[in-house]
Amino acid sequence: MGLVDQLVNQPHYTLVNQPRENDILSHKELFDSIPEEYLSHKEKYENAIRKTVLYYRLMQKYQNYKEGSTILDETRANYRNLVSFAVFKDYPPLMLHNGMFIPAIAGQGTPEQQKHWLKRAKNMEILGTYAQTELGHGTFIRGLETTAEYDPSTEEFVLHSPTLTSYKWWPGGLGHTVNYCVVMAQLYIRGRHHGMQPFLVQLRDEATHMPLPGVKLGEIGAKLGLSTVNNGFLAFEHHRIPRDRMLMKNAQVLKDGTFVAGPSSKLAYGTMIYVRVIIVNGMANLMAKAATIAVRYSAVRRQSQIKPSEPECQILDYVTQQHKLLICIATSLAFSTCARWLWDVYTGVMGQMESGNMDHLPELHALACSLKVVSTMDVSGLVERCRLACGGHGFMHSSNLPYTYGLATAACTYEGENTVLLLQTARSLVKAWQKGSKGKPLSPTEAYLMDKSPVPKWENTLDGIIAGFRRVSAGKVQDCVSKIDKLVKMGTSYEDAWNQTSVRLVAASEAHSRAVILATFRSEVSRAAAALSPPLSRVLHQLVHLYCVYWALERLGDLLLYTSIAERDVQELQQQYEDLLQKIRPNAVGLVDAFDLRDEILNSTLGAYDGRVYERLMEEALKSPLNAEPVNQSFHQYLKPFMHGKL
Ligand SMILES: CCCCCCCC/C=C\CCCC(=O)SCCNC(=O)CCNC(=O)[C@H](O)C(C)(C)COP(=O)(O)OP(=O)(O)OC[C@H]1O[C@@H](n2cnc3c(N)ncnc32)[C@H](O)[C@@H]1OP(=O)(O)O
Ligand SMILES: Cc1cc2nc3c(=O)[nH]c(=O)nc-3n(C[C@H](O)[C@H](O)[C@H](O)COP(=O)(O)OP(=O)(O)OC[C@H]3O[C@@H](n4cnc5c(N)ncnc54)[C@H](O)[C@@H]3O)c2cc1C
Repeated sequence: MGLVDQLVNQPHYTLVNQPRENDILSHKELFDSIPEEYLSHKEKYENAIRKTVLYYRLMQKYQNYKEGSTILDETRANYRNLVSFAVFKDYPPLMLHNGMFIPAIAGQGTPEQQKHWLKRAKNMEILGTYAQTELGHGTFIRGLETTAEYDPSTEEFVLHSPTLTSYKWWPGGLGHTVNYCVVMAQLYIRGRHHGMQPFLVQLRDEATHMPLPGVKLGEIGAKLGLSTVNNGFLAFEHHRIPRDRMLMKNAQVLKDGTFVAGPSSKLAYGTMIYVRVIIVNGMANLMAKAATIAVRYSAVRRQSQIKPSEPECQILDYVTQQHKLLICIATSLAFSTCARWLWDVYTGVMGQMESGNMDHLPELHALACSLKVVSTMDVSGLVERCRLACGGHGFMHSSNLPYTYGLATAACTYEGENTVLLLQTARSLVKAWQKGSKGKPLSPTEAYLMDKSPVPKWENTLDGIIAGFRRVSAGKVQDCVSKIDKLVKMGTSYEDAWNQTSVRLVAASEAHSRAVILATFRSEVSRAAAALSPPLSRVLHQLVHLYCVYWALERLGDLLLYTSIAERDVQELQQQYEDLLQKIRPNAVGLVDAFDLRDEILNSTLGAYDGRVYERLMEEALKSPLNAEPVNQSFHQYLKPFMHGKL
């Protein structure tokens, strides 16, 4: 969904909070009578499954979400994720079914495998997840221990978990929900290793749901968030599956055990790229949700006086509050814009790869890693900032900000831990630097690294700031390359030199990501704004401006090191920033209303459209099971004897 849609006219919703007939959210049975935070771990899961079943049936009804619909349709996936916020404060147990199981079959299966399995999966006749991480290895997937040994005599693979550390650990829905999964395992044929490959494995009996012989399953236990996702563990004891259960779009194993390698061993990592790409949009949604809650609350909440003679003001009138929150609105727009752009890059590269051209895969991988990292890192920080900006009430689960933080911070770890992914992008930047230094052409998003022109005079404009960030990134990459070269010349191995430079590499990678995000946000908004009314276009440009100036001020140290910015420029930037806060303030509530997130989706006492914050807080407090009786039995059992000295 494009920026314009995001702001003014989303086809899926009527404008904020006008319930519709025949709307999925009109089904009251989807909602909880007791807020889920009061349920036990087991009750939470069972309740989530009850709602899941209803929810997916309704999605099929309202969206024709069935065979024929494509899971890789970004708009549809976005809609599903947003509506699911209304039903599940945490994510649903089948999140991985749509998020990774189906994409893995679509991306890794042959046309025949897709025809058979995608049909069953999309109709939800089978339920699946994606099992890659093990107890002992998450990041270093070449170190995975689960084996799949081909037996040509029976034309089967034998799946085995040789150690405790080889247990699959984490997959969403694996505990008690799914009956199939895509398992990533090390392929062996006649003792020879052929890398990590994807296998479609049945785990449970389709009728009884009992684990199949040779399959050990369970749930991994309580977590910081995502409590209803049912993350699980899995081990195999020489479990046999037919040959046609290896997903063979890329590498293949023939009946006689001949291994046919795919065009690149990295194609087995393709599902991860897909998820990293869609996470960016997911983060924009979480940011929109938190910003809407915090901005609306800040318009309702009055606390203290700016001048002694005046009534208590809306806390949104404090410039410090605007500083905390307006960047959140801009950030959501920045990431939804970059997500849209990245999606187009992704589909373009996938299209090229279908016709055998893999040239742009490394650039896509580097971009997906860096945008996944910066979106999850910034949004988790800013969601927490929204929570703090709501004072004490933000600490309540009923605000929905703690849950939202859990969803955001989980994404800093899953689908590639953030530091590790920044180092992947750094690897690409260092290679680009080395390539560029030899006069070879670079990919479009890295070409600026080779700008050898003298450092220009600093300009406090959008172009100036973006150019400044590129200078910072190029300067940091150059520093890294110099340090690595120096260490290697002193006799250090390249790998040790890399490790010794890795703090700088991570910083260079982040600087590059920021340069890409700022430039993309700026150019995509300029493109979209041409079709908008002048007032809307003006507000959008103010948000882009705010975003760029905010990050320039956040990264002043870097700009001072690598550009010609001077003290006077910094003072002017600070003034620009404060002026922008003042200009955007009157539109703050209108801007979050334009995210068009209905009350059910916000699921928050603080963020509802009608502003009845205090009434909702009291209504929710009264739902606490402790308020069901005036005296709790523990008084008689413990407190009374204690106070009377009898205990
Ligand atoms: C907000 C809601 C949105 C919706 C969410 C949807 C639902 C899903 C939600 C949650 C589910 C979470 C599920 C998971 O977490 S699944 C498990 C994910 N696991 C990981 O991501 C593991 C991370 N590790 C890796 O990716 C890799 O192991 C590695 C860190 C990249 C290292 O791999 P390896 O050691 O093999 O590679 P090298 O470092 O040696 O690099 C070799 C070359 O390969 C290139 N490379 C690496 N990865 C890829 C790739 N994916 N595609 C293309 N190329 C890749 C790398 O750049 C090197 O290239 P070079 O040319 O330099 O040699
Ligand atoms: C909520 C959640 C849901 C998940 N869902 C799934 C799922 O559905 N399916 C699935 O297969 N997996 C899933 N995972 C697992 C997830 O993908 C891994 O946790 C993730 O890839 C990180 O791996 P790890 O836990 O082994 O961390 P580690 O790699 O052990 O990281 C620990 C620390 O070591 C550092 N580190 C590790 N390697 C390097 C390196 N090379 N260089 C520098 N530093 C390094 C990291 O930066 C980090 O600070 C999920 C995880 C979470 C939290």
